[in-house]
Amino acid sequence: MDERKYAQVVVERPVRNGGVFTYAVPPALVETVVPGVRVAVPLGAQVVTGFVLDVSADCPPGIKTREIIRVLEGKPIPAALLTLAGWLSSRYLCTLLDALAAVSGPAPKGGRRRETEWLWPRGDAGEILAAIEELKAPAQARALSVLAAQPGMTRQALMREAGVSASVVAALIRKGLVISEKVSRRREPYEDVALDPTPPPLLTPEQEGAFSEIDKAIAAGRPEIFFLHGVTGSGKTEVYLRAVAAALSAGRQAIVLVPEIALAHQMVLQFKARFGNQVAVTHSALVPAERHDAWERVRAGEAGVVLGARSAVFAPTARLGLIVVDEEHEPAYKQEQSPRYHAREVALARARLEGAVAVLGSATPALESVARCLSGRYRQLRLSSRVDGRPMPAVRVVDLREEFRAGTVSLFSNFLVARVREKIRQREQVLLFLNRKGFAAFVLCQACGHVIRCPNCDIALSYHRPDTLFCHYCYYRARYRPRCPRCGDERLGWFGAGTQRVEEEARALFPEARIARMDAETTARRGSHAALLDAFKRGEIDILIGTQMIAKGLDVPGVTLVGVLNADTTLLLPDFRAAERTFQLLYQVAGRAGRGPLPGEVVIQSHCPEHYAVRYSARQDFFSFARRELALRQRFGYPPYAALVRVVFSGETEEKVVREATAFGAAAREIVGGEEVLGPAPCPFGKLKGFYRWHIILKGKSGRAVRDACREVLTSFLCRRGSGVRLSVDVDPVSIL
Ligand SMILES: Nc1ncnc2c1ncn2[C@@H]1O[C@H](COP(=O)(O)OP(=O)(O)OP(=O)(O)O)[C@@H](O)[C@H]1O
Ligand SMILES: [Zn+2]
Ligand SMILES: [Zn+2]
Repeated sequence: MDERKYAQVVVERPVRNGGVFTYAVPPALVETVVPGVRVAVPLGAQVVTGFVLDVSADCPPGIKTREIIRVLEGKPIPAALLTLAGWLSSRYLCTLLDALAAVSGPAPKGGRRRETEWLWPRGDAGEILAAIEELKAPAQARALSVLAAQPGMTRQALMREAGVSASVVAALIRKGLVISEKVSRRREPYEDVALDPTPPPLLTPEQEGAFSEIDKAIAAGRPEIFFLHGVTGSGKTEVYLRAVAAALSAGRQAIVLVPEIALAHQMVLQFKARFGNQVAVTHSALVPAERHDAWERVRAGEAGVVLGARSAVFAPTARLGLIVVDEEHEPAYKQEQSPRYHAREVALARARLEGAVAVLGSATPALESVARCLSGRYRQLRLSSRVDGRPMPAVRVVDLREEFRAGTVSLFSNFLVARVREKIRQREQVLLFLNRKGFAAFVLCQACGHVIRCPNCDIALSYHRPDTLFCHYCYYRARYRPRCPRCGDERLGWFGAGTQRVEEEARALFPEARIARMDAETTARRGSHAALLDAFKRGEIDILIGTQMIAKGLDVPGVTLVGVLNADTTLLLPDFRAAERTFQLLYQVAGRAGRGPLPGEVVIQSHCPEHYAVRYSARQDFFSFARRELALRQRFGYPPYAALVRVVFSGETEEKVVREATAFGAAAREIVGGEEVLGPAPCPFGKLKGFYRWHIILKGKSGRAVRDACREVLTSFLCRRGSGVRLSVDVDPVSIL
């Protein structure tokens, strides 16, 4: 009898049939070849690596098997995550290999542990000043004075800020005026934050009610899904903290997901203060080797809590008891490369596989989640009021059409200017929000707020030179005329402004205020987002101007006024979620006001004040918004009443891209029965990095139906060789750009 073992191996090489082969396990490797390990195997004339999926005594009949060569370094992928990879590949139509790569976590040798160099000026302030004066070379003097103002810069930062070459810095070090310090950043970035183990606050009755339900499920080991729907400032974080503590005391581990770890500064501090070194933060600043270390702490059970962005959902916890998904509606949970998974969906699949409790939280739930609450799949827990009975902010909408007619050219309406002045006089803080997720090619009438939409899809039409308007979903086309079809104004078309212009205008309007701007540029240059936030929280800044970065999560009690300069840009995105995104943003940003003892107020400037997304966000009325939006989704056949798969074709020659997309569309129309095929149409970002992009949208009644249909088309359709056209598949796309 053949005692040999055989392993199913997915090879790391794109192979047509999915790339799973059977290999014999040589006797010497019987102990180490287990499911989830990486191995080297022969393939044709080459040696390739792969993952072992399964080991058994079954030898496939009639096939001559070759032997596994060796087992590679690294811990095997845990069984639960292997199963999850299988789920990922069928749910997101990606290769098993891509799915395995996602769940396998950082490779042990993925780059060296970081060593960063810091530079310090030598001596006290007087000595440094004297040295600057004595230096003959102006470039050296400039570099030293820049460093004196910001000690601890890296060499690159200093060169950039002072505008000097590497030799200038080297000369300063040689002269002993600058000290170079190598810092090994093996440590976790949050390791040395001052831990202030404040005792947990007494829960409010609503928090208590929500927590006790979660607590019961954890104690009973009952894998329920909870949806914590709490208004802004209602204390959702405290409920997560208690739930995590409950999981830990039940001897289980917890994963807490946030949309972007860099924007979750305040939350990280709270978790560190409560759980100390039991928390592993998977920060985007970590190099792979550091992430690997964090993963090992989790695997070994040293870290009971993992806090991180979407990829933390694959943390190798051995005893998972709880997964929390904060701000579950955030599009950042969607991975935009293969596997194009949504971390919320993965979290739910994983919780189900491992018998863990899931808690999803938001003040503005995704419409998909609303539908699941209604169907009973999620158990809803409500926090309907703010902590300490603080009132929700009062919101006033300013009609920009009237300002336009009155000839206002400023980004600030007269009303907003007056409110900001008043707050500055009272020494309160102001947040100014610029909704920049704009899309240049939209068409809006500045006089009446009219937007031209596709009659089939209800999507804002895009303008294309010289005189075309078209729909990015179904490719409906119409002639563009500068004359507004509603009010007859001749100036149809409008383009947004940047944060810099807002800052300039604000400085001119409010000269006595201390103003700071927070966007990608300023947070890259002046150190960190966190430092700016801390300064704002300490009251060192009167007016903070920012984009989407400041809209969420911010908890600064001194803010009593939030001004939204342009409510509408997200409304004009060619996306069926445009209204939802706008509502969420406005509601969330309004929620930053009045989180302290003083009540908050909000001013929203809009060209379409009668739009339901603007109106309901101004009333902070989520349920009315959801009802209205769900009705529209049902009418036009969008999620949660239908499922979408988007297939993008890209290549350097537009003609070929269109040809392949058209051929795919034809194949899809033949194969799919009840499903709808939209397009091909140009993607809203029709050209990215020199690649032309067109897409086709498959629409179906259920996710399974549309995925099956797409899978079938994909097995019969291959882009022509030599066409140079790439095809990528996005199941449940969150953005159609
Ligand atoms: N039980 C409590 N007693 C006193 N203060 C509390 C309590 N729970 C939470 N807080 C405080 O209330 C504020 C708001 O809480 P938190 O930031 O968790 O709100 P949230 O529901 O997450 O809001 P958002 O959705 O706007 O981010 C925080 O400053 C928090 O420390
Ligand atoms: Zn008009
Ligand atoms: Zn259309």
